[in-house]
Amino acid sequence: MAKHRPDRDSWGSLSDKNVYDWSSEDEEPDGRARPVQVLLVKDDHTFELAEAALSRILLAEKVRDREVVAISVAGAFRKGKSFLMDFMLRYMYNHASEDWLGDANEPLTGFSWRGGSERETTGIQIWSEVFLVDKPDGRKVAVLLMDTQGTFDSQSTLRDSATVFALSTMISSMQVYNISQNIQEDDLQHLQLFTEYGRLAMEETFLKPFQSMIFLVRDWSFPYEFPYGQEGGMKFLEKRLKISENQHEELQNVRKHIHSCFTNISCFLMPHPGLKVATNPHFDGRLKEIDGEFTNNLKVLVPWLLSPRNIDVKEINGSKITCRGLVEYFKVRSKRRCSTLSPETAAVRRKRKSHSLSVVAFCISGHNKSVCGGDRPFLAPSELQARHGAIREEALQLFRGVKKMGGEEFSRRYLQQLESEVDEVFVQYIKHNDSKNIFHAARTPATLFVVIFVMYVAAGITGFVGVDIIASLCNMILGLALITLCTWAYIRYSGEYRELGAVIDQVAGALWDQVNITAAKTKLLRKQKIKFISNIKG
Ligand SMILES: Nc1nc2c(ncn2[C@@H]2O[C@H](COP(=O)(O)OP(=O)(O)OP(=O)(O)O)[C@@H](O)[C@H]2O)c(=O)[nH]1
Ligand SMILES: [Mg+2]
Repeated sequence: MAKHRPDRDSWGSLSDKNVYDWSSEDEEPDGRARPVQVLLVKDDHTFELAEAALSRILLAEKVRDREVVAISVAGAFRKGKSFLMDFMLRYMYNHASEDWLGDANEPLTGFSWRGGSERETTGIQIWSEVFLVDKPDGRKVAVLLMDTQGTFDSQSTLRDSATVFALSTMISSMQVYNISQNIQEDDLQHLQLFTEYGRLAMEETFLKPFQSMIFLVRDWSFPYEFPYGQEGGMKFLEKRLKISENQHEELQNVRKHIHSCFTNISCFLMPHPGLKVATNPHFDGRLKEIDGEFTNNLKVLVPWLLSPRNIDVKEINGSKITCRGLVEYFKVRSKRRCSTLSPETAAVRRKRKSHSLSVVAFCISGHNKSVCGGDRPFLAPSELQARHGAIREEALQLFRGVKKMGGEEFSRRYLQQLESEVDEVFVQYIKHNDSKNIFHAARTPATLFVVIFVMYVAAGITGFVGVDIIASLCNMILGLALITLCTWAYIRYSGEYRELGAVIDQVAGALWDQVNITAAKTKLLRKQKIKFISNIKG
């Protein structure tokens, strides 16, 4: 058992409470290893990184230039995370011996754990002693153990939970996701949400953003379906994370997301530790009170996680990092996390909206600068179409290049929405471009003049041949067209009654188009007629 660790009281927590509050500013009271709070969650739900404490542990001379393995346990509160961590500590201290679990009467000490319904661990704590381990290839690596605040306790907001989970996932090279009894869909959804926030805060990389994710199912009660341990766990996990065609899209997305986030995903099924562990308020962690089945599996689980050949060195963008690197990384991550993390849907929506606006804005500025926006002269419609195509592609490329929220499926839908927004911009620019066409601008008065002229001639001819009714009708239309023309001219001059002006433009435009279509049809018919006659002749 650890030589330097303090004794526990009957609850199994550290008997010296000052130890728990130890921070960098205080001198380490007695040189004994202990949990150190490195991320504090304050009463106003803000976070603070205890930089000095972190530096003191990770920049100690014997470890600072060693590659680091960071192992963290995260998951819902009151599910035995710290309890498990303390067995990991035991293994690290006693791993040389076969019987690392130690004496059956020895209380469990280390990270603070206890029974009861209220949360115990807050923020992120690390063990003050960093262990040096020889990997099978001869490298000596530093192993850091991290305990985290449980998610969804009654005093934390969703943001608090997401911050701690996301941060511990980013910092660690091996994240143990501690789950009770079964892997439920909400466990997967929470993992998706938290890792999504972690992923968004990270630099763009082609590699998967996180390393190892170990689903640890506690109190597994169906060993007859999937046996305890890693093999049963892997089969069970495979079943839970399977993606199939007939699955609902939402279920598929969660699974795809999880697969896309972690380099290694594994699972271990742990039996229930027995009623004394779960319900006896005086239980202090001694092995003799824990069910044999649990300790047997513990003997498999902990070496499986921590044996020198199984531990993964922390990598950032594919490069292994040292304790020194991890301190810097922790600082950067926690600053970003603490200031920007906010899993509320409204914030996500705001982010999407602003992103969408920036893509549309890019499109608009592209048009203004080089196509037909602002004072730029009229552009041939075919040329406008081609230039818009290029700008559209560039703008959408901008979207594709930026990290998106909600996974692939969501991004695809969002892209479609964005495409239609960009196309709307195009329609506006077609109108804007058309308005610069002098002939287009003169379309309404030209149409009205033609109507007036035609009616004048028709009225003259019909009056001359004596069809007075038709002549009067033509005169009436002529008068109406004249009034419309004057009204239109007034509206254009004064800028008043613009709605009426738009109606006049619309009617004149429809008439113009009708005449054009009729003319085009007539032309086509004539062409077909000529072709037909030449075919007959031929
Ligand atoms: N049912 C059950 N109880 C366990 C197990 N392991 C530990 N416990 C008990 O769960 C209680 C809480 O243990 P902790 O280790 O403090 O739990 P935690 O998840 O760290 O809790 P927070 O720090 O509040 O998030 C203690 O009474 C333990 O005895 C387990 O595998 N199953
Ligand atoms: Mg705890």
